[in-house]
Amino acid sequence: MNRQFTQNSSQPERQQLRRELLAARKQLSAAEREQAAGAIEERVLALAELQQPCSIGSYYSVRAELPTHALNQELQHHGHQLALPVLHPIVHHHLLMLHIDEHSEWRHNDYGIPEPKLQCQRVVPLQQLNLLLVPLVGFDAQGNRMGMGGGFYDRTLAGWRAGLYPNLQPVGLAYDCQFVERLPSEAWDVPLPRVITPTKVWDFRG
Ligand SMILES: Nc1nc2c(c(=O)[nH]1)N(C=O)[C@@H](CNc1ccc(C(=O)N[C@@H](CCC(=O)O)C(=O)O)cc1)CN2
Ligand SMILES: Nc1ncnc2c1ncn2[C@@H]1O[C@H](COP(=O)(O)OP(=O)(O)OP(=O)(O)O)[C@@H](O)[C@H]1O
Repeated sequence: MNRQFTQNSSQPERQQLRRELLAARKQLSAAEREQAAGAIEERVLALAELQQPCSIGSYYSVRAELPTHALNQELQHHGHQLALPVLHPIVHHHLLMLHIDEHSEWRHNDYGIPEPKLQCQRVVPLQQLNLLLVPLVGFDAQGNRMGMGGGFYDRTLAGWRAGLYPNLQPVGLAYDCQFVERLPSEAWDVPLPRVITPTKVWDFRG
């Protein structure tokens, strides 16, 4: 896919592009997904930041998303602390990151995504995370990202852009088919500094 979009495009146009990108992702076979997940796992584990024990925010992949289950397990086996997103019960459209381990209890959130049950002592402040693996629906040649449309990661990344989490490195994970030359960009969109696909580590930091 190689299309040009104007800045501040309309919401219907954004929605249409989101649908197209979701459809492209859905067409991948089980074997292609597995292969992509394996290639990405290797690239993530090779990141310079992960050569010492880290605190990592990941996500629990669902449906046609880039699978993260094996990667999440591998990260734990390598001695990293793992946290997963929980929808904030009070502050609408915000995320909390919760430390998970073999004692974690699980529930399904409003989107049908498994998340650890909220226990305040397990909340990992974003200031304490070193790496945040970010799910996405599409990304472009500038690192702009499009997600599921809830603005959850936009809000999380807004704090990062403002310098609130100096030790945090966001990294998007994506299939190659999620790349578009240019995404419509909105004021609240925070470009990702890096995106990892099965074939490439995109580094937008200049
Ligand atoms: N695995 C995973 N966990 C995640 C996210 C994600 O993208 N992936 N999120 C990232 O923000 C947050 C949850 N945000 C979400 C926002 C919307 C929908 C969703 O399914 N919305 C529509 C369908 C959209 C469509 O098909 O066009 C729905 O409710 O049916 C899912 C998750 C936190 N956890
Ligand atoms: N930092 C922010 N503060 C307030 N509202 C925001 C912020 N970021 C995004 N939003 C709101 O969230 C809504 C969803 O934004 P958008 O469609 O870009 O989500 P997305 O990036 O696809 O989703 P997600 O970040 O959950 O993956 C927008 O209507 C926008 O107004």
